[in-house]
Amino acid sequence: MLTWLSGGSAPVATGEQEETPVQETDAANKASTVEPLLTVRNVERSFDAGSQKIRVLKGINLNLYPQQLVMLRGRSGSGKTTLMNLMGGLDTPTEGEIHFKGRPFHKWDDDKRTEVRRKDIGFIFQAYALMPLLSAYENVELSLRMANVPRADWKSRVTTCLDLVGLAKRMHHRPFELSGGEQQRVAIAKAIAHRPSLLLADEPTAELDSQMAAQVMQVFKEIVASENVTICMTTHDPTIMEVADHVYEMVDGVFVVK
Ligand SMILES: Nc1ncnc2c1ncn2[C@@H]1O[C@H](COP(=O)(O)OP(=O)(O)OP(=O)(O)O)[C@@H](O)[C@H]1O
Repeated sequence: MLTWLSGGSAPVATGEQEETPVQETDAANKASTVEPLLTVRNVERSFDAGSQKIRVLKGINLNLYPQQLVMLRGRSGSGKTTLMNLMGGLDTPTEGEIHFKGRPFHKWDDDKRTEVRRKDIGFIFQAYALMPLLSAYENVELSLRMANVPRADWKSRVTTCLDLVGLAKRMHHRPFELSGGEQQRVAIAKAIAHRPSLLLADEPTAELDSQMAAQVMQVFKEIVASENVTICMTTHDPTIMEVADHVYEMVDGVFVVK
């Protein structure tokens, strides 16, 4: 077991309801002195399914602070991905407010949210998987193109990011020539290349064995420190949760304290 995995358990916290005191933790104490990067206030999300309305999120409150590693856990169907989509500006809530760096995502149209997303949010979602015909280098470079980063900066940034995830020597390999863990590390390099403040990762270790998952979590810990990024990820793996600054437990569209 790697040393970082043997640390104490991360606190499991409820959402920061206005009327409910936040569970005290070192991370929360530190965080209380700085502005949140993202706030979710009384958020609800319902979907129409024929004549029925499915209420998926039922009043979510959460703060993400700079340089935190935050995890969402919950059974399949509890609403984790729905919440991640809202936090990343891919969707808007039915009720409630979401502010990212003070910007009211809940009021903004898709074009405005897309602009922020391209520049300041990174995703490691299934839908944002690697391009199979492009090398690791080209995959990371693509994200800089998309974010309109000046071409002159591409080479050094791509190299830095692949180096950060330990794949500098494999940068010219295409995804099928890399292991699952290596592919996921390329996906991380791609997601952080444009220097986002927030990285959202939906089950980033689900397809990996425990050693590869540990490598990915090691990279996450390093980039939270060195890249000034906040990571919010979903996971079912209790071993991985031990390294979180904060764990939110979701049951049927609300946060609960375990
Ligand atoms: N666009 C949609 N239309 C209708 N129902 C939806 C839609 N998106 C999500 N849902 C429903 O919302 C519920 C929560 O889905 P969600 O994907 O957020 O769960 P999850 O906790 O991420 O699950 P998993 O761990 O399996 O990924 C599910 O019952 C799902 O069917």
